[in-house]
Parts: sequence; C-alpha cells; structure tokens
Amino acid sequence: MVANSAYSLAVVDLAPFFNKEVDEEDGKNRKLVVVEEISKACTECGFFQVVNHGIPLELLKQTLDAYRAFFDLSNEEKHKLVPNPRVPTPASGYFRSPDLKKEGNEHFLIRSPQLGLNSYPKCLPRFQGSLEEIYPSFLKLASVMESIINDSLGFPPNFLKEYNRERDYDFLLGLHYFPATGTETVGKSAHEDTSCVSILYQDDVGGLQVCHNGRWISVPPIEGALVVNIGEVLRVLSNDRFKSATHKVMRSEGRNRYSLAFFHNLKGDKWVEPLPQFTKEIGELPKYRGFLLKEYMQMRLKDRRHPPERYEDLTRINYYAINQNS
Ligand SMILES: O=C(O)CCC(=O)C(=O)O
Ligand SMILES: [Fe+2]
Repeated sequence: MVANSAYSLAVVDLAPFFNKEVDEEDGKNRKLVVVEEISKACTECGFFQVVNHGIPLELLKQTLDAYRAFFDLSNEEKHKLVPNPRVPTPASGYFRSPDLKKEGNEHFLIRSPQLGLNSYPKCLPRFQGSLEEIYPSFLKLASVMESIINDSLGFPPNFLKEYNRERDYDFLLGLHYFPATGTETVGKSAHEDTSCVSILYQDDVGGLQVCHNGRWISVPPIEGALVVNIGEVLRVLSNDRFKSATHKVMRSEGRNRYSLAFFHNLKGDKWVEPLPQFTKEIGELPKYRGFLLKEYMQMRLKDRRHPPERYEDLTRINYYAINQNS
C-alpha cells in the first residue's frame, strides 16, 4: 500500500461540549452538528481529530516532557519497572520489544491511579504527579466521546455508558519511537485497537498512518489537537457501521517521536455481538458471531508474546466474521 493524501481526516470542534458560554438552545444545535460530524467520520474511516477538547495544551506538553525524562533514564532504571509476565494484562510498567527492527518503540503504561497498581521510578519524583494529573482529563474526554458516539449510533441515552460501566480496564500509555535507521522504519506495526475508543496526543514529528479504502493516509500533527479512533468492539456492536481502522507508526529519519495514548476499554467478561438495531431490526445479517471479549484479548496477547511467522496469521476481529455466502 502507498501513502496517500486524497482523504483528509475530519477535524471536529468539540467547543459545544466544553464551552459553557454557549446558550442552551444554540448549544443543543451545535452539539447535534458535532454528533453528525463524528458519525460521518466514524462511518467513513473510524479516525478523526478533535480540537477544543477540554485538555489544556500545557498539560499535554508537560506530560510528554515527563515521559521524555522517563525514557531518557538508563536501561537499567527502566528495566526495574518491567512487569512480571504473570501479571494479567493490562499490566502497568515499562515495555520494550526485544526486536527493535520489527517495532522500534518503548512504552510505559499506567492504569487508573485509583487502583493503586502502578509503580513509578523513584529517581523521577515528579513523574507520578504528572501522569496522575492528566489521567482524569483523558477519562473525562473519553466519557464525553463515548456519549457522542452513543448518540451518533442512535443508541438510547446512556446505553454505552451502562454497557461499558467498569473503568478498571482503561490505561494511559506513553510511547517513544526511536529514529529510523536504514531499513528499520517501523515504529508500531499495522494493527487495530480492540476496545471502544482511543485518544492520542502526538508530538510534531508525524508518522502515524491510517488505512482508508486500502491506502495509507498520514495523520498530520496539529498543535493542541487529539486523534480519536474507534476500536473493534464498536465496530462489531454496530455490525460494521463504524470502522475500526488499521493503523501503524513509521519512524522518522534522525528524529525521536513521542506520543500519549489513552484507551477507554471494555471489561473482559462482556459479551460482544452485533446489536439488533444494526441487524434484524433493519433486515441485515450479522457480520460477526458473538464472543466474550476476554477470549479475543487472550488470543491477541498470545500473538504478541509468540508472534506467528506470517502477518496474515495474526488473530484479528475477522476471526469472528460470519461468511455471508454460507
Ligand atoms: O503512537 C501512536 O501514534 C499510535 C499508538 C497506537 O496506535 C497504539 O498504541 O495503539
Ligand atoms: Fe493503536
């Protein structure tokens, strides 16, 4: 696939949801416009950017700087924070692929600070404070996104909020991509996010690409904007109405890249299947059979720990696809 710029991702202004100044009636109409814009973006691509999202740029930059300081630590310091492989996912701590040729990144994960499961480097006293300061802002934005998506899909009020009510599976990731060297250009290989909604802040280096109609589209860094994308759970619930786009990160020649990603995740014991309003109520066949989310997560985890030889053999959501011709 070649990179292409024919389709540009929507940039949606969330001010009607965060700006208290707008008057009631005008606010209601402007919110509706946002819901429609997001519905269009999710139907076409599953990726879009948002501005006026309620998270101050200063806070985003400060958090990225905190992660930079962490990734600048010695390997010895960072490896003290590698989680025990027996800890169930998502395990908080430091990760680095043993084969940087395949995926040239390292990352640090925290779960909800309220769970008390995170460990931080002792030598960076302000790191914990920075991450724990931004976490609730991402969580708030994710719940606003969830309610907009709820309305975009025409669900009854609070349907997604109820379905995805457990907040113990969310996590915040800080990612560092190493500069490209010769043939080593992949930062994160092509994948889809599993769960409901992901929110990403990237620095100005670029490199994130999304697959749209079989072509790779660059996601340009926009100062202060956040990238939002739909995960496979919403794709299945909506019977493919909403896309969960394949995306990847390419490394830049001579430049380190840093990003923050927040994942608003569904609890593993949830049953996921196309909903009646996208199937029998509109005379459409389900495109997926139902499954327990944790069963799928386990297959994906196994692939991550013991990757198959061929990329095509990775477990994807199509594992549950129903062949419409049979
Ligand atoms: O760093 C990025 O730009 C994307 C990260 C990503 O896709 C992920 O962590 O799932
Ligand atoms: Fe991703």
